[in-house]
Amino acid sequence: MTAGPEAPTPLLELEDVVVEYPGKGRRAKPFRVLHGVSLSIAPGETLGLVGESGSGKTTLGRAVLGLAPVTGGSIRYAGKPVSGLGKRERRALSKDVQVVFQDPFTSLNPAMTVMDILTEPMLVTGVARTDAERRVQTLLDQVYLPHDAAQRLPREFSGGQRQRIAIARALCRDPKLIVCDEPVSALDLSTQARVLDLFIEIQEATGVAYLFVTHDLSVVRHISHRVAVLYRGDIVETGHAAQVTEHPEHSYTKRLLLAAPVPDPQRQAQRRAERLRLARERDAS
Ligand SMILES: Nc1ncnc2c1ncn2[C@@H]1O[C@H](COP(=O)(O)OP(=O)(O)OP(=O)(O)O)[C@@H](O)[C@H]1O
Repeated sequence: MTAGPEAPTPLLELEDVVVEYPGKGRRAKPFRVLHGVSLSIAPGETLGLVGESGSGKTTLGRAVLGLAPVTGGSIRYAGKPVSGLGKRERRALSKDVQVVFQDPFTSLNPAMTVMDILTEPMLVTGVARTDAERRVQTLLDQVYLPHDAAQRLPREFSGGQRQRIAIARALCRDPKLIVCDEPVSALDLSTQARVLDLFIEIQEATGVAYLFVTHDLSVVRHISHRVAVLYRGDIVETGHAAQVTEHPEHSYTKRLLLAAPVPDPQRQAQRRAERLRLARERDAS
């Protein structure tokens, strides 16, 4: 029998990752936020990470970015543990993995023009100014902003437009993975849909992968290939987006889905009754 094709190396793999924040006070125990999280993301894939407030979603995204205190387990990027990378590999990683934050009103430096915001990450890595400025035009096209946006300040743009600028900034170093931390939560519904479509279009054009953190199940269904459900620092369910959002297996995922509001009042009442039933079952067990 001939061997089948080997599974491609995941772009990102987390294995039993533990994150603990130091406790307050000298004798305080550390506060464990992630209890041993394992997940992987393939090149060009979107993994939606859902969970209620406080479940540790942002912390997980920060751990991937090297910004949270990982005290156990391992994070591998393109097959290599990030903790053992040399200086040059670390620099390559910081180019490959970018971030888009939730709040487009605070994530952009208000004193910098869009041109400066978008050229700065290129200039610090030695790209010539003329090349960087030319690239800005392409980036603005990519996120559907006019070229004259380059000379303006962030305050002159709407929330949706600012998030487009933040996306362009994340793209300017040709990343392989973008950690998107609730990037549409601060936007109104129609703007949300347009920005989500932009994320999808960019992925189709560039092959970038997303770790897409959100508490909103309709958002996660729209954008993700696979979904991981985080509950109190543990992944309780992972699967294809349609499978997890339509036929959830874990009782927490079921409760999360039932908590999402629906427009029909009758269905909303049914969901409330079902939620109560699940909560009683959980309390009884
Ligand atoms: N720097 C920190 N120091 C101490 N505790 C922290 C720190 N950052 C987060 N936490 C705690 O870790 C837990 C998880 O927070 P996190 O922000 O990761 O959750 P989340 O799922 O993203 O929530 P939300 O959806 O509300 O943003 C919370 O109890 C939070 O108070």
